[in-house]
Amino acid sequence: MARPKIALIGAGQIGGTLAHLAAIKELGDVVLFDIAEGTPQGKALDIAQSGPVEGFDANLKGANDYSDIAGADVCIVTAGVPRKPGMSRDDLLGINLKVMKSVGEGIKANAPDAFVICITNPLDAMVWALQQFSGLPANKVVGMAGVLDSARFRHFLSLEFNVSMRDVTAFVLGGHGDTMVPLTRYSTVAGIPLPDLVEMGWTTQDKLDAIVQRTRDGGAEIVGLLKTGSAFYAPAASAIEMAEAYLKDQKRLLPCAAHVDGAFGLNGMYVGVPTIIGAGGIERIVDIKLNADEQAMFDKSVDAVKGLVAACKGIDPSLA
Ligand SMILES: NC(=O)C1=CN([C@@H]2O[C@H](COP(=O)(O)OP(=O)(O)OC[C@H]3O[C@@H](n4cnc5c(N)ncnc54)[C@H](O)[C@@H]3O)[C@@H](O)[C@H]2O)C=CC1
Ligand SMILES: O=C([O-])CC(=O)C(=O)O
Repeated sequence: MARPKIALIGAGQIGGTLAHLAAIKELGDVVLFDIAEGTPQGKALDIAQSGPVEGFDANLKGANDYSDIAGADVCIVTAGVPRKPGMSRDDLLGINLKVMKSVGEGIKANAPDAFVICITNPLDAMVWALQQFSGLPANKVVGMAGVLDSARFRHFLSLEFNVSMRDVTAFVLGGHGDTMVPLTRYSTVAGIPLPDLVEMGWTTQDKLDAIVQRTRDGGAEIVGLLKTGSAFYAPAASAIEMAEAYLKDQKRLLPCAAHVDGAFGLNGMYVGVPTIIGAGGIERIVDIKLNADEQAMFDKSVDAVKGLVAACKGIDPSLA
């Protein structure tokens, strides 16, 4: 059986890391696409030359023409611009919306059957626009954010409790911005919910609140340290987890920016919710019960995403 084809649209920091991970995990053959000439070709060649050392079987190709992504099984989109210190993700909306238009048209013409994972920021609005521009079914177009935000939450919690990250589960829902919703009640250490751990005296509510805030600020913390761009290792690992769930029909339950129509009382919009990813793409949205506080935070985040979508429609009338 032929190997799956993975097209990476954008061969920058995340794109290159995605290519490396996809090859090492032998998820398939990789095409790195970018408008910058030489960058995707150089990264593809460099990673291919690590193959004999790593011992993986995967072909890697760099491309500047969309015809090279033809028939891709998975497209992961990082094309666009990252933020710099002092900027919010939302400041990228105008410039990255134009990029989503050309990427959406390229995917529509060349890889209409692909499972598409958008990473470009501001995430929830960009994945919505990408679905509109590409015209692909909504269950096949999804945004990566919740896996990353939950991984950050898990990392900070493992430091606080001094336990393995493997024993920490976490759920961060809502939009991928300052209003994201880390759900402490649905986050656990070895199955024990965080509020119970506070009651048990293993941590304090103040410390937990600080970890929640650090999670919300997780992207900005790294932007502040790197100064020239944003996080790329953990974002790439997170998107690879989603791609693998699709390619191997794993039925993983992962928080993703999915098209929600009915669940959570929402009426056809993209936002971070728990999903099941398998061979059918987004196979299910898991409509968990939120308490009044959680619902209020979720509603605020939904409103923020709606504002960004309205701004997209204002910029590009074809979206209205
Ligand atoms: N959803 C999430 O959780 C995260 C999202 N991001 C976002 O991901 C995006 C990419 O980040 P990086 O890889 O660090 O940026 P980067 O600047 O290293 O790479 C972006 C690449 O896109 C290319 N590009 C620009 N316009 C293009 C077009 N029209 N077609 C094809 N390629 C094009 C550029 O040449 C560049 O190589 C940014 O918008 C960033 O904010 C970053 C981290 C996490
Ligand atoms: O913070 C940024 O600009 C990049 C991003 O979305 C993240 O790392 O969560």
